[in-house]
Amino acid sequence: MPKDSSLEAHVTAPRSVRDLQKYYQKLPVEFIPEVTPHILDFRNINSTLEDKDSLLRVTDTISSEILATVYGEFLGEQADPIILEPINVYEHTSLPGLRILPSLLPILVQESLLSKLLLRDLSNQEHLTNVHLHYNVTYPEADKSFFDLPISTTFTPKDPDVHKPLSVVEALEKKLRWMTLGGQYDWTTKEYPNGPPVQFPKDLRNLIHGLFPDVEPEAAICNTYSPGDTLSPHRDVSEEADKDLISMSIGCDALFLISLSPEFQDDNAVPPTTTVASPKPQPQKQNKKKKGKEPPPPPPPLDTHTIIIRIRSGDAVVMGGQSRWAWHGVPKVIGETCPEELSQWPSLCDHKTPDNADKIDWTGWMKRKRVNLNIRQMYEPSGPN
Ligand SMILES: O=C(O)CCC(=O)C(=O)O
Ligand SMILES: [Fe+2]
Repeated sequence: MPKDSSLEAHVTAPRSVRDLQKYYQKLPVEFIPEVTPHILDFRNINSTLEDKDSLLRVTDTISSEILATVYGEFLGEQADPIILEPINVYEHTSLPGLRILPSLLPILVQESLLSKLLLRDLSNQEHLTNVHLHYNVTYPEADKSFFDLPISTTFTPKDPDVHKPLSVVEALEKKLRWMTLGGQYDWTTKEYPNGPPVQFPKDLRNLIHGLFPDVEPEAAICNTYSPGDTLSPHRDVSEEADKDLISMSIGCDALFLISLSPEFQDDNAVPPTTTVASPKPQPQKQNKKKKGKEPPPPPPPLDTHTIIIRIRSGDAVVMGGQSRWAWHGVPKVIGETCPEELSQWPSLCDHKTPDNADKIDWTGWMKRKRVNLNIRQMYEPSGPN
């Protein structure tokens, strides 16, 4: 679906999308079950799929052979071959071109991807982060990561009148929100800089291209979230190529809101009798008071081009076709949902001994985090215009 000239990077989302974002951002986690009929949750879709009027369909699969080859190469020869079930690709009538691949990445791949991103790529000085905007970042020595830096490490502010020095604990625990790989996207100008992009990490390129051969990964944003963090509704419109945008998530669950831009709404694409965008609504439970908290008001209605998906660790979302330019955001990250197998990460770090008493024990950092890798192709194969 070619990019429309009306797709401006600085335009704000429509009111309806902002209202939904605000509602789910404010919704206390304990009330999520009460609004479940509005949320597409792939752990509860079996009855939906059996329904002939369902808006959700399996439209494709990735074969076990492809998965085994791609993951085998990514994990290296030392890994035992992994036996894998084919992965279903789901599409939803309300958002043509959106593909959802629940549990695409096995835990071993998720763990290895985390380590490559956060222990290796974060230490590469070519990969900028939001922390670089305001601080002079102190780097670990070669082959070490930020998780190895001594507890006394601080980053000095670029403008001491505006920011205080930032400790490495504050930086990794809370402040770090994104890192850019490949083409270094500038969040202020919302542009990719001119000139040759930074080389995209080869093993990550092969993983992504192996699973999604139509896309040549040239740039990625690695987002890190803690519960309470959000990503406001936006469209990713800075790329010249209209290739699919691929998003992979690891760690805590999140609610992901996606709504087709009005320019791309073709009402013939949705059966005219359909008014519900998500799984069939079930009888709404009476909102009981929980732990003294006031029950929330009912959620704003979803129009026929908007869905909210509960994204879990290992899931991938691919925005292609008309959905490539859809409004999307993350109103909520749900704490205490990180898979047990990842919750100790980065347990690889050396443990405290009398010789490294200044070292921080980061075991369990991941338990409190969601990491999202958002991959883009910037240019058509002919290169930049
Ligand atoms: O975290 C997510 O699921 C979405 C991230 C995103 O939309 C972006 O980086 O542009
Ligand atoms: Fe995005």
